Amino acid sequence: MATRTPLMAGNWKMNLDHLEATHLVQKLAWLLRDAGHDHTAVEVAVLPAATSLRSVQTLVEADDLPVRTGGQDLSAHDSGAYTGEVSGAMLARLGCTYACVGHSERREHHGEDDATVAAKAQAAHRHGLVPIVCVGEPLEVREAGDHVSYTLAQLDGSLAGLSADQVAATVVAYEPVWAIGTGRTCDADDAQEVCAAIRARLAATHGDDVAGRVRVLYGGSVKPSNVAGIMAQADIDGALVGGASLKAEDFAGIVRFREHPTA
Ligand SMILES: O=C[C@H](O)COP(=O)(O)O
Repeated sequence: MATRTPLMAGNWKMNLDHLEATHLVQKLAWLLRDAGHDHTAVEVAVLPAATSLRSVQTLVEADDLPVRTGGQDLSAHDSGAYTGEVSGAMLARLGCTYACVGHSERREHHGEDDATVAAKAQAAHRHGLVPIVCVGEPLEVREAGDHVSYTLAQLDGSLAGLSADQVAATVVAYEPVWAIGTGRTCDADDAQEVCAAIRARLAATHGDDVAGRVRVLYGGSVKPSNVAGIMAQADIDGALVGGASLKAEDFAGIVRFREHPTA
């Protein structure tokens, strides 16, 4: 069975200017170092706003901080007349490892459909970035009991056109929309149900080896007090964290999930 290194990714969304962002990443790194954090055991990444990426990356490189960086989005195009967009090449040039694509806030507020998300995931791979592909159902779908089929359809559409090797090198984030920023966490068992279904679908479409290598994250109101139960699930390999990643102590507590009781 593949060994998957847990990934804790902090999505800072449209928060923090570049000075605040550098302060936060520095504080996070100090807290993790003080705690003797082994970054090979749990990988840590932050996704700052595009305006902060350069400053954060410069600090990470200069101080050799145990934190990787990524964009919150990227263009499906490589360059050209696409005002306001940031290309994969630009993110790669900044030293980013990751690019989040298909976050529900992009899907909702910017009309991104699965085809757009797939094009962005392809663009990420073209530039050597690891896409964090977000999927997950809104509340009415969950209440109707259709959350698994809905999420798997999003998964299929969002990974369309990727080779098996590219899928294996993709991170999938299951984020039930109703749990994002609401304080309403999906029960660990319920999150596991969908994450297991995601892995089973990847096995069916790309084989057991690929499915065993893909890291599947859970996202939605993750905090230090609930992370251990989430991480105890067999098919959950990390978390995509919003609000709690804006506080260095909380995000460091999430990274150190093994120190918390699971119940
Ligand atoms: O990208 C992160 C998710 O949207 C989760 O956000 P949250 O932790 O604030 O619920």
